[in-house]
Amino acid sequence: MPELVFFSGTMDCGKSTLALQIEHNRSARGLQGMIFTRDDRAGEGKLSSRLGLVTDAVEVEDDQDVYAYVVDHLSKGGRADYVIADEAQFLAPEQIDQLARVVDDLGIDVFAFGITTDFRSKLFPGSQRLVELADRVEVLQVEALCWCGARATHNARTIGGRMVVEGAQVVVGDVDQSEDIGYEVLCRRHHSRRTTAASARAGVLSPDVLPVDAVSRT
Ligand SMILES: Nc1ncnc2c1ncn2[C@@H]1O[C@H](COP(=O)(O)OP(=O)(O)O)[C@@H](O)[C@H]1O
Ligand SMILES: Cc1cn([C@H]2C[C@H](O)[C@@H](COP(=O)(O)O)O2)c(=O)[nH]c1=O
Repeated sequence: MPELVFFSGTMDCGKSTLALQIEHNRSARGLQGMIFTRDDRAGEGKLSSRLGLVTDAVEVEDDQDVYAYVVDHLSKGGRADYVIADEAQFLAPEQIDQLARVVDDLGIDVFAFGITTDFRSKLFPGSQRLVELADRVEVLQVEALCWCGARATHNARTIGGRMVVEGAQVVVGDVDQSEDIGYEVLCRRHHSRRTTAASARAGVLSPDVLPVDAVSRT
């Protein structure tokens, strides 16, 4: 049975790498995929991984009907044995419904990749719709880690290394503290305490950054 699968995780946990591996393994066996993306850091019409691999992709525009795009491609004699949609958190809920239609009406597997929550730990609308519709939600196996060593489950937006909680939901960027606006993956405790690696280093006297057993002794 064809499926809509949502591969989800924090930033920097290997989603795009897995998307490229799925593409590689299928195309190596003669299958032809259709790859969608939106606002990849590498630029328009690109699907890129931090491991250095990149491939061309169809850049999804506002209000674009991705179901109609696939049907149009097929009706012109093109092939689409599977569909990959990276940065799926940036797609509109209607576009996720259209991807589900690709599975149900065209019988094509759709593999969607994206972060579930934004820097405020609120669901992206596209990710919410994927959680609602996907046949399976797969959490990536490679754990991104918080600075404290715990599994990172949340995405923080940083300015100069400090976590911020105000701003637009969508700001394309990287987990790179050399940028003015950047991102950092954190465990829930440090996300809720707004303790990034930089603020932990700067605030050694803050109770927020003491180890749990030290806190319990105070
Ligand atoms: N220099 C490196 N050596 C080995 N692995 C790396 C290196 N740089 C990045 N990675 C791996 O790539 C992952 C990020 O992959 P990517 O597909 O770009 O993530 P995502 O799409 O989830 O943001 C990191 O979690 C790490 O496992
Ligand atoms: C948390 C968060 C992230 N973004 C942006 C930043 C990146 O451009 C992408 C995530 O890409 P990745 O391949 O998963 O690293 O999303 C955003 O716009 N808003 C946010 O709150």
